[in-house]
Amino acid sequence: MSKQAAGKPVSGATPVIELKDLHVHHRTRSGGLFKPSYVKAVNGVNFSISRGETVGIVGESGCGKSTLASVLVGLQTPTSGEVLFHGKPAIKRNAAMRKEFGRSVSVVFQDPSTALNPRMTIQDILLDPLVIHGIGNGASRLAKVHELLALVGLPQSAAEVTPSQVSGGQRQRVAIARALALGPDIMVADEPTSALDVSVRAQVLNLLSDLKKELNLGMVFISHDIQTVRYVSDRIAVMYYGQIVEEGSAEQIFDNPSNDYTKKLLGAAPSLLHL
Ligand SMILES: Nc1ncnc2c1ncn2[C@@H]1O[C@H](COP(=O)(O)OP(=O)(O)OP(=O)(O)O)[C@@H](O)[C@H]1O
Repeated sequence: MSKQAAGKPVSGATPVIELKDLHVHHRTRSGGLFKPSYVKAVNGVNFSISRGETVGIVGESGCGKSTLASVLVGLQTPTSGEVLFHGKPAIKRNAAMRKEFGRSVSVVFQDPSTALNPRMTIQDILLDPLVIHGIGNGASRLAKVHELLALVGLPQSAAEVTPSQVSGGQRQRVAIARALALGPDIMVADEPTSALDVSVRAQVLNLLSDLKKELNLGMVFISHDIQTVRYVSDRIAVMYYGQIVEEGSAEQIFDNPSNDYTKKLLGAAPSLLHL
């Protein structure tokens, strides 16, 4: 893959989401009432994601990856900068755009144990987004649940049980199925394998990789582990103290890194998936 200019999509199509000169400052507790202090969690980031590509965001703890992810999925309003959704300004979106944004952009969090309601059956968890978005009716929704379970490699019998009755890897598959329920254009996966047992990490990564190809999904894959990021990503953005310090194809980042921090991450990288 050829070298990418920062923030440019692989395909050349209008990105689903584009961030321009994005800043997110969190207020900290250390500042007083009259002299507030802020941490610049995201500090001038340009980024884009299109259908069909996987962009990995890598950097050590505290560099701003999750804050960036929160903006991408609409959970965090930036301090300044632009968020474009299919080329249109999206920060102050109206109700129709909010609904379409919610359908188009989905998220998978690190820990499926906290991300899934423990009192609901897996069937109800997967029905939930369909009901909220008013998609289909009773029979077609149930058919969709069965389709989603098959898509993520879960047995149909999983529908009847609660998340605590399946394994950690299977729980993350449920979270992925829920994230696919509305047919998103983009899935943001924030450390999706970090909370899982080492033995199932590769399976979940392979699933994400297969789904991306099968559904032509755009995926933002966030991890502190550059080897894990390489495993699934076409393009990699390296984050350091709130900024993207290097971005390029996975090959370029691994074979010819130009930034000292990228080199340090590569030098410190453990073997693939810590296996
Ligand atoms: N709600 C918040 N209020 C105050 N500071 C915050 C808040 N959220 C994040 N931060 C700070 O912003 C910086 C970036 O945090 P963020 O969670 O985005 O980084 P990260 O790379 O995802 O790290 P980790 O992998 O540990 O979650 C950190 O210094 C963090 O302490």
